[in-house]
Amino acid sequence: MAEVITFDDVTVRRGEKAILDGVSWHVADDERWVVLGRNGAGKTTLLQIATGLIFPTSGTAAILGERLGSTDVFELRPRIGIASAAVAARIPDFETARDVVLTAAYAVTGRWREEYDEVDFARADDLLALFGISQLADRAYGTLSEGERKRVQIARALMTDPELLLLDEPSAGLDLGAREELLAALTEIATDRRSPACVLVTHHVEEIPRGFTHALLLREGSVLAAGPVEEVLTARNLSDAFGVTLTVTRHGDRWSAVGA
Ligand SMILES: Nc1ncnc2c1ncn2[C@@H]1O[C@H](COP(=O)(O)OP(=O)(O)OP(=O)(O)O)[C@@H](O)[C@H]1O
Repeated sequence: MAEVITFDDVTVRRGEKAILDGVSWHVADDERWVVLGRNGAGKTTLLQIATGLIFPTSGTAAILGERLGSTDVFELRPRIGIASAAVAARIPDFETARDVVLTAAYAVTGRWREEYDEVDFARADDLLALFGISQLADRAYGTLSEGERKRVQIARALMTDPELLLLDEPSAGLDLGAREELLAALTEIATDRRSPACVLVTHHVEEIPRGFTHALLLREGSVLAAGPVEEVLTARNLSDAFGVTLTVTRHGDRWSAVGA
């Protein structure tokens, strides 16, 4: 198996503070990882390195075999699909759902004069269908519900057939029904062998889709635990990560945590 993320002793400093501190993390191309940790633990910073958006202050990070600092990140970034609040904030309200997905082929938001092939239109429509939102293809993004927008954002992240898919809190702000629908779509992706390696950041074990194989727990910028989900998602580890005593229950391939 090839490695898609290789972090060795990665530290990111901002002023006096190490917001990531000696993080070593290896992700293989057939793995689906969830990253958990309390507010400020460093999850978004970790994803920013995995996207090539920021570089480590010290240590080494390689993404898709390309070492940051000695590769052209503008060539690297199209190989990575990302759905995050930061990307979503750049989507114009007037853009149709289909165009939000389609324009990822050019790494732009807002259609202008780019030329698209039939194959691009077909892929955008297939992705809308995968997420059960074909009927919304011609609706303006700004008129969609939060759950519908999340699905459009992830469809967009998959448009370029990326080798690595990064999802930053995909279920945040969704009601229970919308969350479960989104998790079902993510399970389809996670369990499809043709899918890219995935990393999903969340605050809640209830938001881990079935099919995710590994977990990384961050606490104050450091790795508290990393490995197969069933080894990492223990009451002890999660209590340590979130600073509160938790009882953790596994329901088949889903998880829940409550205060003990
Ligand atoms: N440019 C910066 N300068 C100073 N501190 C920063 C900077 N960027 C991030 N931080 C701090 O680094 C820490 C980690 O931030 P990060 O956004 O990675 O955490 P997070 O785990 O994603 O948090 P949340 O769950 O709240 O989104 C936070 O304390 C944040 O305030």
